[in-house]
Amino acid sequence: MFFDVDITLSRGNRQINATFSSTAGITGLFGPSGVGKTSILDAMAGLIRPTSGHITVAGSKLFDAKTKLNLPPEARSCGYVFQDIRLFPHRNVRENLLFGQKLAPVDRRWMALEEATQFLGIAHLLERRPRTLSGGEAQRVAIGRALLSAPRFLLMDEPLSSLDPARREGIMTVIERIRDELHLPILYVSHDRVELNRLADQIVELPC
Ligand SMILES: Nc1ncnc2c1ncn2[C@@H]1O[C@H](COP(=O)(O)OP(=O)(O)OP(=O)(O)O)[C@@H](O)[C@H]1O
Repeated sequence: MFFDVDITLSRGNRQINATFSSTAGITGLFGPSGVGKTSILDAMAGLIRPTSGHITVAGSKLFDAKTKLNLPPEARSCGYVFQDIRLFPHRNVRENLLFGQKLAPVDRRWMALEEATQFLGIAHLLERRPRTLSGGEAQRVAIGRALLSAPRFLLMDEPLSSLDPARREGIMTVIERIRDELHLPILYVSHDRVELNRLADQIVELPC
């Protein structure tokens, strides 16, 4: 089992429940705006503490309310790709990528900078600042930063939403290659059913 999740979250005056288990390479989290998709990813990453339940990824418990286990984000080995990309604007592409790598202890790293840049087709961008990149290029760099942090799984929050259709296709292919060649389990959030039908091997529909 890659993901085994049963949690309740409190956000403002809203309560959000998520219960799912999945062995799929890409697990899609689907639901309308405001249903709690980002909050669930934040809880998986350790940025929000659920009020109850458990989170297990690939057999490792990350959170368990009963035993008061709550691993901090840096101990969860998860790579997070955000909807709004969030590269450091004052650092060039190489420095943004190396920031990801520095998050990982040396003995746990499984991808070198050169491998990541080749895999993502961004080797020619290393000296550029984020503001000079297209949306698709910037999202590739953000994915590279996540891969270099030596994750055991990836969280992707609407990674195509800021891209035009032509760039979307390129990033979808990258995501499929991460699943098929790197064998990293991905929890992938979208409110677009067509996108999820293409990418996800299992779709979890969140109740409104
Ligand atoms: N920091 C916060 N304080 C209070 N309420 C919050 C906070 N963050 C999110 N919420 C509320 O929690 C609910 C879930 O928000 P969340 O961003 O997880 O939804 P979402 O499904 O990802 O939405 P979208 O598709 O629009 O990104 C919403 O009602 C939102 O207003």
